[in-house]
Amino acid sequence: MSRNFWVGGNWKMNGDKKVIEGIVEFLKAGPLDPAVEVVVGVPAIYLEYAKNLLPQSVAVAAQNCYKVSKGAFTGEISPAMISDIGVKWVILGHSERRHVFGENNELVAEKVAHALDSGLHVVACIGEKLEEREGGKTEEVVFHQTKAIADKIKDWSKVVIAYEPVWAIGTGKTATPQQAQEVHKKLREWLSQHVSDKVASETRIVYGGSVTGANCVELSKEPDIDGFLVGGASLKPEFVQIVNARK
Ligand SMILES: O=C[C@H](O)COP(=O)(O)O
Repeated sequence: MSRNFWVGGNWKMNGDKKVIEGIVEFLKAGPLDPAVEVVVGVPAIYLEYAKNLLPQSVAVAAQNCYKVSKGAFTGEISPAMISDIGVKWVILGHSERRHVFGENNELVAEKVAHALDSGLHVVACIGEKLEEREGGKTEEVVFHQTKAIADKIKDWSKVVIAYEPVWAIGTGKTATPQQAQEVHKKLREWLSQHVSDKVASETRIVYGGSVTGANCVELSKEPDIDGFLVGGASLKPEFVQIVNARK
């Protein structure tokens, strides 16, 4: 089964209109490999602005949303609102949501379920902390995070899993291709055993954590790495190189 390469740029809480115009410029200039699905995660307030400027081939993602469609939840946005402005993706369970804002597995899973039920595509993020890796708990942690989400997913066709070891995010310490491949392969085996062979072979599992123009080609050669979720480098022209890693 061939899985389309998928590259997401997570802008996090960065940028303003001027910066967005600059990013749009280098994305338009590309050229971006047309075989790659490209999605950029934009701060909520700029979703519509970025969507209107970006080339049609680049999709837009919200970076978070809540688990219900509307109500008294000050400061939150819902999947219904994201859809309403024509945005099709949402990133959920990012390590910053988990570790800065205290989101637990249960909340992340509820958000994933509701976003999918609302018709959005979801990037579901998982990943272990440094002390967990050093304590030999990587598999236990990522399987536990995946199970919480998997238990609530009815249709996997709109799900991308992002494996992002927390120790590699924004640190310049990328996982080696072998380290990332090992976890991706284990995750695929887990999906095969606990969901289905079809879901295991068709679901994109992308890597995130200090991906750059310099390391993306080696990472992209691994058979179970189906793309990237890129933070810092997605704000720079080198993002084009990362999109084209397999070209
Ligand atoms: O969502 C993206 C990840 O947090 C990776 O961020 P980074 O590429 O800046 O390490």
